[in-house]
Amino acid sequence: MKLRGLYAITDSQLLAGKLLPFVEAALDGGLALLQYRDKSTDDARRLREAEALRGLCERYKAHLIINDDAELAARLGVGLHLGQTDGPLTPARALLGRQAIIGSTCHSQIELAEQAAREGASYVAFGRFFNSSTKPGAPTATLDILDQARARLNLPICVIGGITLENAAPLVAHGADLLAVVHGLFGAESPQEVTRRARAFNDLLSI
Ligand SMILES: Cc1ncc(COP(=O)(O)OP(=O)(O)O)c(N)n1
Ligand SMILES: Cc1ncsc1CCOP(=O)(O)O
Ligand SMILES: [Mg+2]
Repeated sequence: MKLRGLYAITDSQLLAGKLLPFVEAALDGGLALLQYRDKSTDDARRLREAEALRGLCERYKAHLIINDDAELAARLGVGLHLGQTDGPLTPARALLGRQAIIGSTCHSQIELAEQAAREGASYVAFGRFFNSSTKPGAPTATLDILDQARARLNLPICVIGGITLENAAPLVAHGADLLAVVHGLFGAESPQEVTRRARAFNDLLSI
């Protein structure tokens, strides 16, 4: 499976009261991956929302990824994204199976990416590249990590952190396959604008 395209990530505050219409608008514009990212402990709501998102993703032939929570990903039979403090990759791979998409946060460290590759990651994620209102304290990354990753790894490269239509082109030029975006996509005023932005992100990737 070739992982390349727009990778939309949900945010519970930004999408409060409009999660499904805004996600559907993004899917309409074209998503490779959708990540359900909800840092709350409301397990019942998380299950309900993730199930609804799985249904939408099936309709639009996109892959759903659950942030942080391997058990929820296993329960739904979908993918998983793990950060460096979210538990080890090897048991998650054993739990979810060989076909599951599992991503790993590697900040700006090629050693973390090489370890993730050895442990069976499906993609490696670097960032943040720009100021992010969603996660302002995330460690920073610069374009040279993408050059290193291209030279040393044979895995899809995901970039994240403050990405917008205005600043994404250099990331693509340096080898990014997946543009992971929260605010630059879902910060739009209307579902129509979300769809327009999603299409424009995909245009950037199809050069
Ligand atoms: C695609 C993608 N890349 C990086 C992250 C960040 O993961 P993590 O460092 O575990 O931080 P949280 O998102 O859990 O706050 C991500 N979620 N997705
Ligand atoms: C989860 C995460 N990890 C690093 S930056 C970030 C937030 C991405 O959101 P935005 O696209 O709004 O900066
Ligand atoms: Mg995490």
